[in-house]
Amino acid sequence: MENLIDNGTFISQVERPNSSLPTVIVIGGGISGLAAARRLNDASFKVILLESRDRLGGRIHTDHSFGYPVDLGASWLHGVCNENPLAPLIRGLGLKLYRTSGDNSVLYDHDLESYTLFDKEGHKVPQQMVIEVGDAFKRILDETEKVRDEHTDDMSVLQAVSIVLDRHPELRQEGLAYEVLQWYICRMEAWFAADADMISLKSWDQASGLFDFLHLLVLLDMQEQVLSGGHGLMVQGYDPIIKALAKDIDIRLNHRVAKISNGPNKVMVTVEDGTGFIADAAIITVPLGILKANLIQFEPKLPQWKVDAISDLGFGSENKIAMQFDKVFWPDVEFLGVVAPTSYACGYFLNLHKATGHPVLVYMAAGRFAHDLEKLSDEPAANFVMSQLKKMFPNATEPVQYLVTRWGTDPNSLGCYSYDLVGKPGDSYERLRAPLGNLFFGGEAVSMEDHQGSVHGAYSSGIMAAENCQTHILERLGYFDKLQLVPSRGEIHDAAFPLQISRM
Ligand SMILES: Cc1cc2nc3c(=O)[nH]c(=O)nc-3n(C[C@H](O)[C@H](O)[C@H](O)COP(=O)(O)OP(=O)(O)OC[C@H]3O[C@@H](n4cnc5c(N)ncnc54)[C@H](O)[C@@H]3O)c2cc1C
Repeated sequence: MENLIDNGTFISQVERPNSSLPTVIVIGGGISGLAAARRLNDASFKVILLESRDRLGGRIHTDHSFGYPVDLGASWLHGVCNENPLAPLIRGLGLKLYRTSGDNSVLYDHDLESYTLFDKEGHKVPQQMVIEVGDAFKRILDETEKVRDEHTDDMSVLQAVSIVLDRHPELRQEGLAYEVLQWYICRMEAWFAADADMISLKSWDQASGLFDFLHLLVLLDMQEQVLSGGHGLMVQGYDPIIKALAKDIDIRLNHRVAKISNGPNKVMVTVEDGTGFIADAAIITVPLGILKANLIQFEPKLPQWKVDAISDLGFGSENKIAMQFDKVFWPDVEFLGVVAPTSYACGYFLNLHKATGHPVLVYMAAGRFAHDLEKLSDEPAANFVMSQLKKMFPNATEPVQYLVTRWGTDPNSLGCYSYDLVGKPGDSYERLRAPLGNLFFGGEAVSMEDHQGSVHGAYSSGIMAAENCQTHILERLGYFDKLQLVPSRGEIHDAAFPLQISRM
């Protein structure tokens, strides 16, 4: 440790890893940062991971206060197949998945027969209507593709839907069926964590769109581009993966990064209390919300193209209210939904009892509604959810305990996941992902083409950033002449891993 003056700012202490090995600072202890740190650590780099919270996992947060695991952030694995980059880890740890749907489309991440919809008066919506409106919704989305082809200017998905309904009055729904259509739109909005009037028609199903809702839904014949295997809930929560990745990494919790100075040969990262860390390179995996809010100062300033990339993407909100009851009073289905005249007013509950055997319902809200829900304190939020539940089940008992998330205002996330804003260039993710000197960018918002917004996408982006960083450092420091490299592709538990980098 030493003291120094950095550009006029007093840095209280500087930690310079005492290492002859290449050194990397990873910023953010979510799945992306942990994947990057793990990869570099296993490749014999000296790694320090700085995390602002007092826990690891970021938007993966498995809570145990009910006495068993409940995921308050991510809970599904999308793409239950061997090609999923998380598959080796899940298999290696022996984690159980409860498959909610074998369908690869996002709309049907739960099989239709596994959920039950109610109207606001608590009457069950006939299942036949749910299926018919679902089919109509698919056709509407198909038709929006034609609208896009006809227009050079971008528009919102909602505008495109309204054009389609003008052209095809037979797809319009009336009365209760209209409310079911709104429910489908509500479910779709959850995938972008944003309302349909905010989502770009141009980009939403393009290669750089968030988890490719329409790739999955409409372009089902192009399934080779997306992971197959449907969707599964992580029965023990995502937490064991976080713990496994974090093993033996030098992790500093409660270290909120305030400044990153990118020098020609070194990077200096300064945390809130003034402590500085110096390394050969840094990998930044903080959520897009943090970058958007300029909570980290960059020295030199980020170039305009990077600033534009950050502002060209939206960062939406989704919140969960998990409720533990003393006994189950709801039907044995996976999903319980309330339909309404607007998607804003629709709602749904995940029945965790089905997957885990525990009497827990998780209410989920996305987009503007999620923002509005965050304005309520815990008790009114829980009361609101209970009022929804009581519409369906007038005899619902009060919860024993509940947990309320506020991902949108949490200073460590400031949102949930990213989406393409209307009218912005479609290459925002690529620009966001591009390295800057000794800085590398991972994280959910800069993940591989078709996996934004997912845990496995964030994991892949961390691995990618680590690989790019590794190559950069080794080339810059001339280590390629001195080191024997084993090819770096491969999963953590594959035979090819860990990388063997040995000095000659
Ligand atoms: C409610 C919700 C439900 C979701 N559901 C699913 C799902 O079912 N399936 C799925 O695949 N995906 C889901 N996701 C998305 C998934 O959780 C994310 O894509 C993924 O976890 C992001 O990982 P990450 O490492 O990129 O970011 P994060 O997990 O956000 O990690 C970034 C880390 O950076 C830290 N940090 C922030 N600022 C600083 C700073 N200044 N200094 C140091 N550290 C800092 C944060 O505390 C955080 O730990 C969901 C997300 C949410 C919020």
